[in-house]
Amino acid sequence: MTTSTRGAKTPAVLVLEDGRIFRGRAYGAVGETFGEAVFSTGMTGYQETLTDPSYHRQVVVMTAPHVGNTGVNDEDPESGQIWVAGYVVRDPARVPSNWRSQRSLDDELVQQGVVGISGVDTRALTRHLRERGAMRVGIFSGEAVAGSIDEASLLAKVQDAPQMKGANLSAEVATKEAYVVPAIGTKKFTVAAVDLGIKGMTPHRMAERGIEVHVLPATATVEDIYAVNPDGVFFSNGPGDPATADHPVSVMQGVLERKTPLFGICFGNQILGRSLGFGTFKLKYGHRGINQPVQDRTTGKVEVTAHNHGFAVDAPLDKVSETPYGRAEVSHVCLNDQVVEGLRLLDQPAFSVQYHPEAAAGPHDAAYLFDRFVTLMEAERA
Ligand SMILES: NC(=O)CC[C@H](N)C(=O)O
Repeated sequence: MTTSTRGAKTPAVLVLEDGRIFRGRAYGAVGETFGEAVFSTGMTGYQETLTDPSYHRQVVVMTAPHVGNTGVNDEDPESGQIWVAGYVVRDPARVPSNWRSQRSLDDELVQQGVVGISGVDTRALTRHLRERGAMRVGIFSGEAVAGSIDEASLLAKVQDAPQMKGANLSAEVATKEAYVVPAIGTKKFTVAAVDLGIKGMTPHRMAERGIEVHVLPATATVEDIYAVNPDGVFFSNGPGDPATADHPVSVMQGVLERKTPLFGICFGNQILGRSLGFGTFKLKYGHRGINQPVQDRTTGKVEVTAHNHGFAVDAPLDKVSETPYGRAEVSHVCLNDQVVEGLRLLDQPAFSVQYHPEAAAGPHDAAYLFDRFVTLMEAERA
């Protein structure tokens, strides 16, 4: 149950699974919530972050100290709802100010029942997560935590919450029904896009390039994909642990067998990794934000990119690998920590990136990847 907090200085408490506690004030809805505590370094784009389905079951800590300044509008969401399980900010805007603003972020969180906390030393919290790693967290607000709190019982609830490792979540966020995003201008190609938690900007970036996108549910089969007669197949971003994504892996293998041009983003990159026989693993605290440096090893160029991933592919950086679908190599790498940020096959038209060329929010340096997908489809047609 959640109720509004506005105007009131409703107390709130954030409890990490290792016992560390931060006190603050309720922000958004009042109540309790649980998830994996992760931090995002984006200084703008909070609407896109909140509505990214890949954040399902995660409590997002904003490192930017001022959140909510530009309010909320109906144009920027990446999906039909806020997906984060909870929201942690330092200093929320008292008065949103932007020509596009339609209402305050506080109101939006209340309206969607999203429990948050403000007044938290988010720098200390982020440093803690960097040192100890992403972990489960609970936010508790309202009268229950107004006076002296029973820390042990709150901690027990946090430790009872489900872990992100082993979580299979795509079906909880993906569309149940297939739908079509029409090409903008002349239609050149048809793409079947498997929705594992797709962001709205992704089909839009394809539509801008003359692609008609058939977005299919996460449960789509190889037959469903080929029923739309696609020139290319796309696998989207999405929440959860890629080690659980056995169905999309077997479907992608069916696509690789047919050598159809293939592109994957984020979860889609991890699924390509698994389809090729590589493992995936959980990063200590992940990459989330819109300022991450990645090198495209095929050109040597460095791009500043948007990230949201807690897992990564375990593939060798320094050699070409033999896979059941021909030779594969790591095409992109994160310059902060050498994590695999992209894969490509050398003997058939398939590639993927771990980060977000759709750039919502974020810099547009990686937009060329959608053009590469188009080039692969053009080559196949020629
Ligand atoms: N944005 C995504 O697709 C995230 C993929 C996966 N859930 C991860 O955290 O790594």
